[in-house]
Amino acid sequence: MNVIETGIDGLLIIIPKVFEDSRGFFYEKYQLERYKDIGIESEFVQDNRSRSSCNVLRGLHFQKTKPQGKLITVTQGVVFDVAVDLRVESDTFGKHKSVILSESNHIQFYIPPGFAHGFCVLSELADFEYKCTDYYDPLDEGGIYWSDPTLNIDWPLLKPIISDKDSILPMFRDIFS
Ligand SMILES: Cc1cn([C@H]2C[C@H](O)[C@@H](COP(=O)(O)OP(=O)(O)O[C@H]3O[C@@H](C)C(=O)[C@@H](O)[C@H]3O)O2)c(=O)[nH]c1=O
Repeated sequence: MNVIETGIDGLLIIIPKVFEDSRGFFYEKYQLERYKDIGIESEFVQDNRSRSSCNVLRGLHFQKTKPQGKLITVTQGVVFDVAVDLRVESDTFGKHKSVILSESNHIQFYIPPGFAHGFCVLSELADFEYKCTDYYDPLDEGGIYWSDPTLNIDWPLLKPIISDKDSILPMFRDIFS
């Protein structure tokens, strides 16, 4: 397993050790001790899976008082995944990091609690799986509009398919001013 630091404290790109043979491949998607060793110490309490079609964009989402850390794996398709640092005391507050996650690169993204998160789908469809360090609470949901220019995210698409909920999210400065 290789771990790439992102320049944002705690935000990690993880490349699992993949064993390939004539049958296909195998890798450990999560292993408590090994992931603890790289700094992912929180307990995961919820596992989610979503499927999205090409051009779908979900995000940018966070929970206001019960922030969720997320360990993300894409098991089908290709996505452009983004995390925005919302930790006000952080040197990288407001900064983001993006990564391509796909069924063939097997890359995982660990987003610690305190980030907004979103992704868009670059393949015909994508299966998106993530472990969370806190429970989903619909009353605690927050979000930022995906193309907020303040964030300067270089999304690889112009007209994504988004939910009604995501289409009316506020701008970063409306939340943090
Ligand atoms: C996220 C979530 C949704 N739901 C329900 C609520 C709703 O009826 C339906 C779809 O919810 P959403 O539209 O919020 O799903 P989605 O847009 O996929 O939300 C997710 O987006 C990505 C970017 C994240 O980072 C996640 O934390 C989460 O916010 O599923 C749950 O029951 N549990 C959950 O944990």
